[in-house]
Amino acid sequence: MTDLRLAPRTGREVRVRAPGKVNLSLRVGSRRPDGYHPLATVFQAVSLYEDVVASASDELRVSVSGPQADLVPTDDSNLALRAARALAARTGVDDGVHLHLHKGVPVAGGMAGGSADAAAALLACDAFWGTALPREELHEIAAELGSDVPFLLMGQTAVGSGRGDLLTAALSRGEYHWAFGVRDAGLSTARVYAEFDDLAAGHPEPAVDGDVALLQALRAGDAPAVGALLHNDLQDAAVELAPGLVETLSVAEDAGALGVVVSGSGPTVAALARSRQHALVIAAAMTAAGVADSVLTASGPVPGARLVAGSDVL
Ligand SMILES: C[C@](O)(CO)[C@H](O)COP(=O)(O)OP(=O)(O)OC[C@H]1O[C@@H](n2ccc(N)nc2=O)[C@H](O)[C@@H]1O
Ligand SMILES: Nc1ncnc2c1ncn2[C@@H]1O[C@H](COP(=O)(O)OP(=O)(O)OP(=O)(O)O)[C@@H](O)[C@H]1O
Repeated sequence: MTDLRLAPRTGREVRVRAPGKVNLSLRVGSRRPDGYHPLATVFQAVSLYEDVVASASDELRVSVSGPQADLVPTDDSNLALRAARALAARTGVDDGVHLHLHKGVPVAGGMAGGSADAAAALLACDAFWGTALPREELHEIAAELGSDVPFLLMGQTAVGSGRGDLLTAALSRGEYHWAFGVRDAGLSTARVYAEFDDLAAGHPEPAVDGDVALLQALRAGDAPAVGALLHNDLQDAAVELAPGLVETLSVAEDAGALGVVVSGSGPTVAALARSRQHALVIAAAMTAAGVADSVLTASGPVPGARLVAGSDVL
């Protein structure tokens, strides 16, 4: 499919770029009556991007490009379309829009690519339709669309609580370099949380101050300390569902990673490197050992969903 980022423009367009994320720490309490789990998490936005282009259409429709485009639904379940509908319902807009998604974040990989599309679509439609909602209202709609969506609007580094949607910005110094081991067969987030419930009943509520040391390390720009403090309560559940992850984690560790962790609900493995060059070395080690279907490198933290220069904003 054509990459619309490179295609000549034919009419008014709004372009938005939104990042993926890694949970540097993810602590999960026991399931609440509403079906969600209480979280204490530290998010970092990373430089793998979803690019969303909004252009004129009589209806609401979506198209997708990128290496895993065929895994993404283009019906009403698409998170970008759901975001457009939610914004239209809130503001009373009944115009159409065509949203083209170019996906750079692994699909169903635990890096919140769909959530990034939703965050980007909210900003893109808000600019395209000229609804100019205040940031807090966009955040409210984002939280209704999914627990991770508010963070992809915000970006950088943040502490998440509630079901992951209540955010406080965190200070972070320096640049963190990552290698990611990606698998073609994704994991369903709901399935991983269900496996988490099965593995250990009766978890204590996550301690809100559980990540004091990690937050200190981030403030100090101490990458080795951050690496040592990477943590994911969903990791055992993801490994149970995708046992090959054990090998991916150990190959990345043997390549000298400062820390390795399954990203969010998995199955992407995130390895923190000493430098950009070292991230390439870890990625090459994962490829050579055949423990990932593909590899990516990126750095963080980076901003949340942003309009790209040159957009035709109303
Ligand atoms: C694993 C993480 O990526 C970590 O940031 C998120 O917790 C997942 O966030 P998300 O993909 O936006 O998830 P949602 O779309 O809100 O929920 C999908 C499903 O995941 C489970 N879910 C999600 C968030 C949460 N705090 N507890 C849950 O149990 C629920 O079964 C829910 O039905
Ligand atoms: N715009 C979208 N992009 C990707 N997947 C989408 C989208 N809309 C709906 N989906 C569906 O959602 C599923 C999860 O996609 P996504 O890539 O967001 O997973 P994820 O990164 O594991 O999510 P998270 O980290 O937030 O738990 C996909 O398998 C797909 O069926």
